[in-house]
Amino acid sequence: MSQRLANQPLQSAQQLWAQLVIQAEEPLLLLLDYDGTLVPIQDKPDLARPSAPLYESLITLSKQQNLIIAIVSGRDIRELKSFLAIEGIYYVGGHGAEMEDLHGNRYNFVNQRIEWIESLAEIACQCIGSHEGFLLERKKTSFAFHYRLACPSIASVVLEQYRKKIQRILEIEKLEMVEGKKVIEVRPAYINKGTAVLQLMDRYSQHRPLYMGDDKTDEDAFKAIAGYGFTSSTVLISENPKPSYAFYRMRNSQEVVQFLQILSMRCSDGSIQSAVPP
Ligand SMILES: O=P(O)(O)OC[C@H]1O[C@H](O[C@H]2O[C@H](CO)[C@@H](O)[C@H](O)[C@H]2O)[C@H](O)[C@@H](O)[C@@H]1O
Repeated sequence: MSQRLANQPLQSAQQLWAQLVIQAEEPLLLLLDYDGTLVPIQDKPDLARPSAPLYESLITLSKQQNLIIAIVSGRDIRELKSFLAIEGIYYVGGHGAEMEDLHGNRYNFVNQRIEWIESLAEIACQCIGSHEGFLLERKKTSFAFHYRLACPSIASVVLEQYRKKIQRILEIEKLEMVEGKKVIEVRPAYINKGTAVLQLMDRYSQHRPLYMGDDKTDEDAFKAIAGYGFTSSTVLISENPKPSYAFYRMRNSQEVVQFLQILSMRCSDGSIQSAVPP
């Protein structure tokens, strides 16, 4: 399976809804990435807070019987829930390293020692020196080196050094480096969003998945879902077409929230029942 310059553009959230209604014969497993999908990208990770319409529509949707929601993020669940705490939905954190189910039970899929996070942080600090605009994020089982606010020419030199210096640790500790939106993330190589969504698809095998995501780490999920046979169940969030395993494309998180609002309105007026029967 290969990536394609893709993504059938959807003209609007209405259009995705229309596609769903036409295709839907099963209940829905709605898999949603957080940063860049549910909320727009911000200068700093702390600033990416959910909007009121997003919160309201997710709360409505979380109460629907024929709909399972999972937020699938590179952030830790604890942090994600400090932004967006909703009962009755799944949380997948750390790019798939941890999961919280509908009843609040937590599962961890990384049992190895993670001293390497501190080693990577030390190397990052050495490379940064006195330069400004860099930000280190130590998570439970992954490490993010952010450079969104750094001067681009300085960032390219600093990051080049960092990539070289961490190679040995990546090999010894069996880690994977993923280049995301103005961030270099490192996580255990066997953990990714694809493995997490496969678990959920197995658990909800009667449900049709719909995954929305905007970044490199979401490609693992797009690929896993397509490999499972749901070739048109994926939406890339991107202003412009780009190589992706996703089938559809929406432009931004505003359109995603509009789609969720439409879905929650249909749930409230009962029409979701005919679109997505039990
Ligand atoms: O899987 P996601 O939910 O999309 O999380 C991916 C990473 O998102 C965050 O970083 C990104 O968003 C920040 C806030 O908009 C932005 O400042 C940064 O440049 C982006 O890379 C988060 O900080 C990471 O931990 C997540 O892994």
